[in-house]
Parts: sequence; structure tokens; C-alpha cells
Amino acid sequence: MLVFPNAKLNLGLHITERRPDGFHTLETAMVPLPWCDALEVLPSTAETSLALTGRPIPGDPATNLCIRAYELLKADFPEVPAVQMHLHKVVPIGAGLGGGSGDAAFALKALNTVLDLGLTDDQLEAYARRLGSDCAFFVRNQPALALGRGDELTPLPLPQLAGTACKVIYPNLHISTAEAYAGVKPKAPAHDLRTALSGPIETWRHTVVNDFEASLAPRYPLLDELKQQLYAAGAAYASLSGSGSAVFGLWPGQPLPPSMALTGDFLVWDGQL
Ligand SMILES: C[C@@](CO)(OP(=O)(O)O)[C@H](O)COP(=O)(O)OP(=O)(O)OC[C@H]1O[C@@H](n2ccc(N)nc2=O)[C@H](O)[C@@H]1O
Ligand SMILES: Nc1ncnc2c1ncn2[C@@H]1O[C@H](COP(=O)(O)OP(=O)(O)O)[C@@H](O)[C@H]1O
Repeated sequence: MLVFPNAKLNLGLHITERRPDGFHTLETAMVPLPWCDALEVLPSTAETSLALTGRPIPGDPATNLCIRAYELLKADFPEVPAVQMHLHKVVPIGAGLGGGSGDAAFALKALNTVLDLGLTDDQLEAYARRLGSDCAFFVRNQPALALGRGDELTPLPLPQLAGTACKVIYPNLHISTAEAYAGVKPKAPAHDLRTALSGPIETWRHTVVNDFEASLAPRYPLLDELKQQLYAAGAAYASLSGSGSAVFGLWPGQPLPPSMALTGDFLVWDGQL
């Protein structure tokens, strides 16, 4: 079975509390971004394996989230056969785009089908949560308000986003999520996120805030420079995604974003949400 794990964007991100378990309580909206990896999952008579091609993934391949997804299911379903997986990595890593989290959830979904486990979406979300805070979002993979650790999901229809032109700029900086959280001082949000997102995209600039922007700004001034360049190119809304380092802009009512002359080592994705 061949699946295409997509990325996500965060629209607003409020970090409200540091929890005793070291995690943070947040509120954010997550939407699918159709920038995709490719993942093939086949049953195998040999040992379970994962072939990796494309963008290099830091860390031991044995701890790759696709292998961890298989091991999690194997622990509860010891009779399942081995699998042969191939991940072709496209989505940048350490970008705030949830690339690894998407692979984890799509691996669970593909394994559920290939191994005929009959798990429901609720059960798949429970497994996904054990692999990472962001992973559960990719099970249903639809716009959602995420609370708690980022894994308490409520569908959040955002009709004004459908077909919106989007540009994502990855400035080749790998920002670790844990390090980004460590630099944030939790606080009460200035605006209610659900109310802010119910307005036209043009109003979001003043109301939809990602708290990581302020804490990362002193160390990575480039992130705000890129955001200002997106606004100068006519974006109705621009923001950092998640804990960075990807920055995105939205152009509602346009089929594609404008081209931008960027000087530096950037990876750019242009498309529609
Ligand atoms: C910031 C967000 C926003 O969507 O996305 P990314 O920027 O990573 O894409 C997420 O909260 C990232 O979720 P995820 O990448 O799954 O994080 P996890 O693997 O669960 O945790 C990695 C580390 O981040 C910190 N962490 C994560 C989630 C959370 N609610 N509070 C935290 O403090 C912890 O230090 C944890 O050890
Ligand atoms: N399949 C995978 N793709 C990407 N990263 C993975 C994968 N499996 C494990 N990881 C680990 O997860 C870390 C970052 O995950 P990712 O979700 O891409 O971060 P972010 O959402 O912040 O961009 C990497 O440093 C890597 O070690």
C-alpha cells in the first residue's frame, strides 16, 4: 500500500501553561498542508525493515516513527507478520510542519489496512498520541482546534481557507521542538483563537498569534524578516508554523502565490490549501 503523509500548518498557537510532566498546555488550530512524503507498506516474510530515501532524517533509523508505529501495534497484535516499509522523505525536518508526526499517523493507518487490524479512527488516535503530541491530528487529517498537549482535537471548519494560495518558506534551520518550548514563557492569550479564526483571513494579522515567534525572534531574526517579506509580497496573513522554522503566507482568492526573489538557502513550497 502506498500513502502520501502530508504536513500541517499551525494557525495561531498559544502556550498557556507549563505542566509538571514537562509538556506545555497549548491551543492551536492545525490544518493539512499538501506537501507530502511517500510511504509504502507491504507485508513481508523477512524481518521488518524500513528503507529511507530522499531528505536525510537525523537519528537512528531504528527509532524512526514508522518503525515505532509498527512496534506499537505489534506489541498489541503479536500475531501480525513482519512488514517491509519504504519512506521517501520530502517534507523538511525541524520545520514546524509535523513531517515526522504525519509519517507516524499514516504508518499506523496503512498498517491498520495492510495487516487488517480493523482499528477505528478513535483507536488509531490513541496509538498516535503515544508516538507524539501532534500525531493524532493526522489520523482524521482535517482542520481542527487542538488543546491540551496538542492531542485533544475538535473539528474546526475554516471554509474561508479552501483553495487559498499558500507559500511556505523553509530557511534551512533545524529548530528542535523541545528547545523551542524551553524558551517560551506561558501566558494567557490576548485573543480567543476560535473567535479570531472565524473572521476573514485579512483580519488574522492582528488577532492570530503564534507565541513561538516572540521567543525565537532574538535568536533567529531571519524568521520575522521572512514574515515581513511575505506581507510585502501581498500576503493577507503570514506566520511561523508551529515551533518553526518554516514561515508561510496566505493569499485568499488567488490560484497561486506570487513568486518572490529570495536571496539565501531556502526551500519553497507553493500551492493551495
Ligand atoms: C510545536 C508543535 C505545534 O503543533 O509542532 P511542531 O513545531 O513540532 O511541528 C507541537 O506542539 C509539537 O508536537 P510534537 O512534535 O508531536 O512533540 P512531541 O514529540 O510530543 O514532544 C517533543 C518535545 O516538545 C515539548 N512539548 C511538546 C508538546 C507540548 N504540548 N509541550 C511540550 O513541551 C516537550 O519538551 C517534548 O519532549
Ligand atoms: N519519519 C520521520 N520523519 C522526520 N523526522 C523523524 C521521523 N522519524 C523520527 N523523526 C525524528 O523527529 C524529529 C523531528 O520531527 P518533525 O515532526 O519533522 O519536526 P517538526 O514538526 O518540528 O518539523 C527529527 O529530528 C527526527 O529525529
